[in-house]
Amino acid sequence: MIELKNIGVQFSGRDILKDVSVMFHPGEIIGLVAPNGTGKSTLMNVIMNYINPNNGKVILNNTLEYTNKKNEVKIHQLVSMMPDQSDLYNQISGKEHLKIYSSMWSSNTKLIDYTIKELGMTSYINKPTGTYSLGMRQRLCFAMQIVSDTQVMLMDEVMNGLDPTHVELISQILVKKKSEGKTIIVASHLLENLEKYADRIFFMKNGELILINELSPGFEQREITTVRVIGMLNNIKENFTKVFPETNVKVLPNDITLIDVRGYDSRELGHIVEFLKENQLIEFSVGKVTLNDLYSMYYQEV
Ligand SMILES: Nc1ncnc2c1ncn2[C@@H]1O[C@H](COP(=O)(O)OP(=O)(O)OP(=O)(O)O)[C@@H](O)[C@H]1O
Repeated sequence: MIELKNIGVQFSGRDILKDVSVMFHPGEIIGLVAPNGTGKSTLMNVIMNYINPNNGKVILNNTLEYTNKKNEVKIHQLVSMMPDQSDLYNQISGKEHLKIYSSMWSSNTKLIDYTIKELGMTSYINKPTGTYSLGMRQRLCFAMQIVSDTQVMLMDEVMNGLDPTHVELISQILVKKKSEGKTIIVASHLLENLEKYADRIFFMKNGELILINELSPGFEQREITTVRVIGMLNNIKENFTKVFPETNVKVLPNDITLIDVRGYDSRELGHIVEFLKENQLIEFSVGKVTLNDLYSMYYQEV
């Protein structure tokens, strides 16, 4: 378990993290979402002690803190940050990288071959990394963290440059690692993907972490809460509110209209669908608000 207690970070007098207190537990995937330059990497750097916070502390497993070098070494055996592609050595092979990581963390060496296979890297893993494509390098970086096998794993933009098949593959591995009891913290802009596997997602704004379940109660539950309509013109919206005066409607900047149908039965839902059909609106879905919608609402971006 990892706890952030009253973490504050200021750069040039600006609050990047403001009194952040939060706990991350074993067996959960945490999603961090925010526009560029908000503070996701800063938060991870604080967890790694690469940045000294102006206030607050990081506590691992209730007792360990970054109070001296010896503790830092102990914490870094338990908490790792996914390497960056610029950390790779072009002259040596992917397999050498994996061996180095495995020995640095004294993890089970069987994980090396297992991970190579699992990530489909067999055909190129013995070649120098300088010959790898962007996606191959990214898979290697991910594999390096997987073989280090730490209790807590921090991943900044893990899906960077991956094709859809590998995004799916890595998502599945994340879920598997979670079921082994790992704490995985992922900063990502791939919202549709993140939504599929993250247990808790936080938006960051003005130095604060906001659990999205608090912005949108019921977000993490699987029930019908919303009808999402694409391209609903203003006159139709006005007409809709006349026909359904009790129904809450929210218009997002990205041309999506959200109709709140929490607690509606099938008959009431049917009336709404009927209305949409009569108005030639065919691009709609009945389900729940998406992470993209919430992002759009929260950050007011198109
Ligand atoms: N060492 C530093 N010194 C001064 N300012 C910094 C430093 N590190 C980060 N910042 C600033 O802090 C803010 C947050 O940066 P951070 O890298 O944490 O954002 P991010 O949310 O990870 O962005 P991205 O999505 O682009 O990766 C930015 O405005 C950045 O310029």
